[in-house]
Amino acid sequence: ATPDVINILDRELRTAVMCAVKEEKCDLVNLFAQSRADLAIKGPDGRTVLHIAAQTGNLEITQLLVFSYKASKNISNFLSFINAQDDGGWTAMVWAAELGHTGIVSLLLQQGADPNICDNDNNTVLHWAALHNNDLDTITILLQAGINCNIQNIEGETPLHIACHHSSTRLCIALIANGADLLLRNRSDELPYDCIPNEDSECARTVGFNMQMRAFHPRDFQRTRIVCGDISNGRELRPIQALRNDINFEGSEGVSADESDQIMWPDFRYITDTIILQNSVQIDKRVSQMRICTCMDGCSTDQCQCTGASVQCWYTAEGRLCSDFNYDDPALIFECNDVCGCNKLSCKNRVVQNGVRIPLQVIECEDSFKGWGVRSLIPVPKGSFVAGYVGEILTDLEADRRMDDSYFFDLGHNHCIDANYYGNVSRFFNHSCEPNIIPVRVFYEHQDYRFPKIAFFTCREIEAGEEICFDYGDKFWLVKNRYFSCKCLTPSCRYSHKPLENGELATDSVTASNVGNINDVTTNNSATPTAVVSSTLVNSAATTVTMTTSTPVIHLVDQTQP
Ligand SMILES: C[S@@+](CC[C@H](N)C(=O)[O-])C[C@H]1O[C@@H](n2cnc3c(N)ncnc32)[C@H](O)[C@@H]1O
Repeated sequence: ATPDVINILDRELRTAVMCAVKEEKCDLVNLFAQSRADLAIKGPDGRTVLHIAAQTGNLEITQLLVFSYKASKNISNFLSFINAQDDGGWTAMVWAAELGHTGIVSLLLQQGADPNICDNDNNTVLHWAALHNNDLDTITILLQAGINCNIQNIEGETPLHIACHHSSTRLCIALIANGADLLLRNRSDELPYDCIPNEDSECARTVGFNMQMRAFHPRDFQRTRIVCGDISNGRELRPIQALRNDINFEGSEGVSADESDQIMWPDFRYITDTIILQNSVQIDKRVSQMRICTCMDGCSTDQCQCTGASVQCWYTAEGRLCSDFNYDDPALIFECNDVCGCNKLSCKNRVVQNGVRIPLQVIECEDSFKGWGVRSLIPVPKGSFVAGYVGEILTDLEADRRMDDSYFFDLGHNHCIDANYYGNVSRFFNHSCEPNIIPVRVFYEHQDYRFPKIAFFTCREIEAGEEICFDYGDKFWLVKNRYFSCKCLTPSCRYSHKPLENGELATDSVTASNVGNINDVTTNNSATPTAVVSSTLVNSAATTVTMTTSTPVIHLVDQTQP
């Protein structure tokens, strides 16, 4: 059979190989795999053959699938395959762990599966293993693989909370011995100890005893506290938690109650697409002005009108930027749109419009001056879409009237995006002189060149837990360096020198001419005597300076601008 025939879906969206895996017909699975059946296709509930094999618990079939896929694909495709998540965000490993199929969990870990991937409720495989396993085998191999046992789910619960709910003394000991934090609170403000049903139980005595021991080493473990379970209010596919470091907790060693209030959670409205509040901003959305395709082949060939507009299709089958994409001078990307004739599910030219897929977390930076930042919870390969920069589209005239320019992103053509009052997770991306993401201009709802979507893609591989940052550019820092220095702490930091003294600031003038391109830095000609020129979120960091001349409005520099 040709690959097209072998991959045909039945009415329930299953392929033949899915049925063979479900029925545990090893010979048939082998035959299909040899005949190049596509093992990565997602069937009912977003599950692949690997999810199904992990559910059934058939180790032989799981091995067969893993090794056939590995032999036919490169490593990054292979990792996407074993880490694929179904509609609930479950990987094959979660299915195996939940059902106690320890051999399969072990195989997947050996083959590089990521145990820290979170599902749609931010549970890791360890949460599920803790919830369902009476024996410790699966949990032991997960702990040996170095799983992070302090990830909090949407309710703020760690695996240790779950073990305490179940009064499982042995599980509590295993988790505590592997660094489980006894002082993380869930959203009901309960410590794991508070979740133990009976305070006279063996479990309560064990956990209580460990808490007493830890009290002598309060700084042994980095603690975080959930400020918000999901900053997107359910708007993103996965919840995005905001966490506070323990460094500024009230009552922490050397921290007074006043200091503990330093960084406020910002008051902004979470949106997933740019909005327009000004009448003067008019986007040309006429379909007659757009390129539209009618492809039947997944939009991966030169025939596609949309990819043609971008010169070529810049996306791989996995939805990443392809290896010849120029990260220093990114191309404009035209994705297929709603009026295209192609099939949205099989179209390879839709990535940014599918939204944020990578599990992200907003975290208070260790240096409180920087405020909040964003990190990824999983390793992210190069070329992956992370998030778009959304907010209010403003004319530069309106931007000049605004006091806080910390969340501006310049679009050129006298417009910018302000994510201060309305924004998404990307409003928290900090600057780094060694960035791991770059902005790319993408079009899909319209093709009005003045208003591209700004989409951030990884320009190198990102490790789990690494902060996600982009380069704000020279023009931002040329002005901001007068008030604060860069805290990116990278070896090649270009802006870490100290800001000038206040006295010098008072007489120093910042104009469009000494900061270069007027598109990147706009001056406010109304002679405002006082300006707040840094993030108003970071109360301690907001710098009020008295200026004798015009107030600069700084836009984060868009390096993709031609
Ligand atoms: C778009 S916001 C980034 C999110 C911000 N940290 C927050 O808490 O909302 C830009 C502001 O963050 C701070 N910031 C970002 N990167 C920084 C860096 N490398 N060094 C110092 N401050 C930084 C500056 O106050 C800057 O004006």
